[in-house]
Amino acid sequence: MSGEIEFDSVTKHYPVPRRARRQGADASAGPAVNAFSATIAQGTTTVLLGSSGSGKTTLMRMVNRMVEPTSGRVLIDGEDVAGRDPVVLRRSIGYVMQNGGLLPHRRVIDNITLVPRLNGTSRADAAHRARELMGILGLDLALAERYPHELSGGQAQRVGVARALAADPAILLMDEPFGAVDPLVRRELQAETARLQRELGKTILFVTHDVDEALALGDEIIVLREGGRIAQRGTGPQILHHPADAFVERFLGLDDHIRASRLRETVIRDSGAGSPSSPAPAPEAAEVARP
Ligand SMILES: Nc1ncnc2c1ncn2[C@@H]1O[C@H](COP(=O)(O)OP(=O)(O)OP(=O)(O)O)[C@@H](O)[C@H]1O
Repeated sequence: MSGEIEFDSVTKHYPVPRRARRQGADASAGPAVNAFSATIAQGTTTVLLGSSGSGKTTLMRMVNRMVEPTSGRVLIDGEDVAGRDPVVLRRSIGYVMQNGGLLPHRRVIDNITLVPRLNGTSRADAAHRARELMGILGLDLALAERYPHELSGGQAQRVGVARALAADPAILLMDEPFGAVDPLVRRELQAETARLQRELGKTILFVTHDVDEALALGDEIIVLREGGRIAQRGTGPQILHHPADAFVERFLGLDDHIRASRLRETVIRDSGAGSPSSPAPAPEAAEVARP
């Protein structure tokens, strides 16, 4: 698997439970995602940026078949995921959740080695790789024997990332992975994610509603409106300098002129772009826009 993801006009209607309908819910309410199409290039970080309920998680979970589209297709390297065994597919794709998603009754080392072991990797090889990943993610090896509740929020998120990387997937799905940690640790984790991506060249699909995080990480950003409709797609500098409309401008906070010039100056300075119309920056240039 090399890791290109293609969303081909995917739509998702969640069923409205009968009880909710009886209580007045609108059964004809719009879909969670409506005819979304986008190709996510292999080896890049693409951020789905949108407010709560815009369909980000729904889109992400279509990639590993945790959500099935009502219509449309998701293809990985040209192959429709609908034809793949969901369990095998999920084990081949890294997935990092907001709370780390660690198994509470398993030690850190067992959490990280879980998927490689299920895939048939020997205990010794899996443990060796797990320790390597802990090192890469700046986790003290002594933590390997601890249980998740004995970790700080930042450590648990790092373990979550290590676990997602353990089976060496080409694709990493990251769903608001740093939402629950404090701003300082969050920025450290963002910088580490950017570094990892440069070193390992994974295709990362990253969900957030945090504009600064999107600018810090995304080679490309897809700004979503309600119903998973694309408001704008582009690099951070492109979106900052040429917001498509008033919705994008407001969502990014560009109607606040002080914030707008801070964001633009930081992105230009750190990308070395020099002018608003300069071409897209190198991926590392996006590591910059800090609050
Ligand atoms: N299992 C479900 N059953 C019914 N409706 C759902 C389900 N999951 C999501 N939805 C609805 O679909 C819409 C999109 O939800 P989704 O979780 O994809 O949005 P999101 O952008 O990830 O939001 P958040 O940032 O709050 O996580 C919302 O209106 C939500 O209520």
